[in-house]
Amino acid sequence: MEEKGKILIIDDNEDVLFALNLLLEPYMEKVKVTTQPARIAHFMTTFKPDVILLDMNFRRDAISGQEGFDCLEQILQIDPQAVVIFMTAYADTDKAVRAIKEGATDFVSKPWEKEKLLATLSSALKLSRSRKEVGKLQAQMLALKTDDELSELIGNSPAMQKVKETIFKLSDTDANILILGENGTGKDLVARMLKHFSPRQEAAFVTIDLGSIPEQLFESELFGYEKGAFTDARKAKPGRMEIASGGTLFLDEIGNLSLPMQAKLLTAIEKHRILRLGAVEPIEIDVRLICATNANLHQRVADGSFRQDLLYRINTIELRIPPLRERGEDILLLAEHFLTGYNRKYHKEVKGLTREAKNKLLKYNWPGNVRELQHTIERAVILSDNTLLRPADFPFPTAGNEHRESNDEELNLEKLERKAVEKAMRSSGGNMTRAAELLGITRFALYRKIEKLGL
Ligand SMILES: Nc1ncnc2c1ncn2[C@@H]1O[C@H](COP(=O)(O)OP(=O)(O)OP(=O)(O)O)[C@@H](O)[C@H]1O
Repeated sequence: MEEKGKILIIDDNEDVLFALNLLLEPYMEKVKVTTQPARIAHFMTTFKPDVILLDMNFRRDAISGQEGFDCLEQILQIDPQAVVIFMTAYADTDKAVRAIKEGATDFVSKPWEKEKLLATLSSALKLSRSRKEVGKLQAQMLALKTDDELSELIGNSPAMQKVKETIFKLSDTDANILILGENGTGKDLVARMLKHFSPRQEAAFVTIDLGSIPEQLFESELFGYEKGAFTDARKAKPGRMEIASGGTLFLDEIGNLSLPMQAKLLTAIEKHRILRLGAVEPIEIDVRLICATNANLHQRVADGSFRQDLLYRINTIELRIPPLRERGEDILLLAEHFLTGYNRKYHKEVKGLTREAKNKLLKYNWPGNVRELQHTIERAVILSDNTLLRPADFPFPTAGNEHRESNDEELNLEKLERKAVEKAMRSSGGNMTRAAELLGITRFALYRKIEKLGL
């Protein structure tokens, strides 16, 4: 067995404890056993097990498993990251599912098969090690965040744990990374974290938001220009790729690159060289690329609007940031995080949210993701005069009327688009950034739509 670690076994049957101890001792760093659920807190704090094997039924003939679930709750209260494997003599899928839902990692049935039990323990030990590393990383992130105002990446949902684990795994590589996710999911924040925990930590971090600059300027922004390259080029200017050399270049909204620009970017990446507009001599560059997009680039490759060879160059690793609506309780963690920040900023003392308000946040589907949640909390903190935020402080449509379909179904695309843009502009009080978020498009794309629709 590759992984060794400390195992705590909790079972009311001393024969079982004896047999398991005998079986596991040769493979583990240390094994401790107890028949007393009351001793759990003691073992958790003094022995600090890596994995806990927990019997589901304590009293003889008991089959509800309730005592086991109570112990599980107690363990997770002491250490939310604890890795617990449930054991039961009654192989019961429903209870296995409930155990996993309530935070257990895995499930073995008694009598156990030696090889299967060892394999389960080995994976559990690996998981425990990776959770500890993520915990360490979070602590590092927290400790380091003050030096360049790197915000903390909030979220404990399995999806966000995975994102954090990947950031950690990538911390000593130079691989090109493609961050995928809807608008406002935290792609920019993740890109900064990747840079912060990379070998290029001390070097430049240069960003270009291809969603907010007009397409005609992409080339001069990326590659720079020489004096006289075009009418307004009164003096030479280096491009962002050149400035980022030795460090990291973050290309946000890469899906906005036109095919000719994709070809130029690909050449620069492959040859490690760029040519300023109007220049004859190429310049050597060494950049690590982090790209982000809310577009489905694989689909775009399939329909011919994104080059497959460029995609392969930029997506050595793909990191998917889940939409906020798929992160469950993270919504409340983030809400509290923003609440603390805005209380401080606006000298307010809002203590929290009512249960109804929390439910409203949990039910809403957050088309603008974390950014929308952040603005929602900011507005509520500014406007609220109560100690707790209430549902009325969050005036967005609740599920139900949000998806309501109109009877006079309108199918003309342009009319639908016009209606959506007009509605977003009204709801945002004319704030372009907010309207673009509501529509799930970039500000630049919104400008183009307004122009196209003659609004
Ligand atoms: N997990 C998180 N924890 C704390 N803050 C977050 C988290 N995710 C996003 N934020 C905050 O939400 C806001 C929007 O995030 P960010 O700009 O990184 O999203 P994005 O996906 O890059 O958006 P866009 O697609 O519009 O460029 C930022 O203020 C960011 O700091």
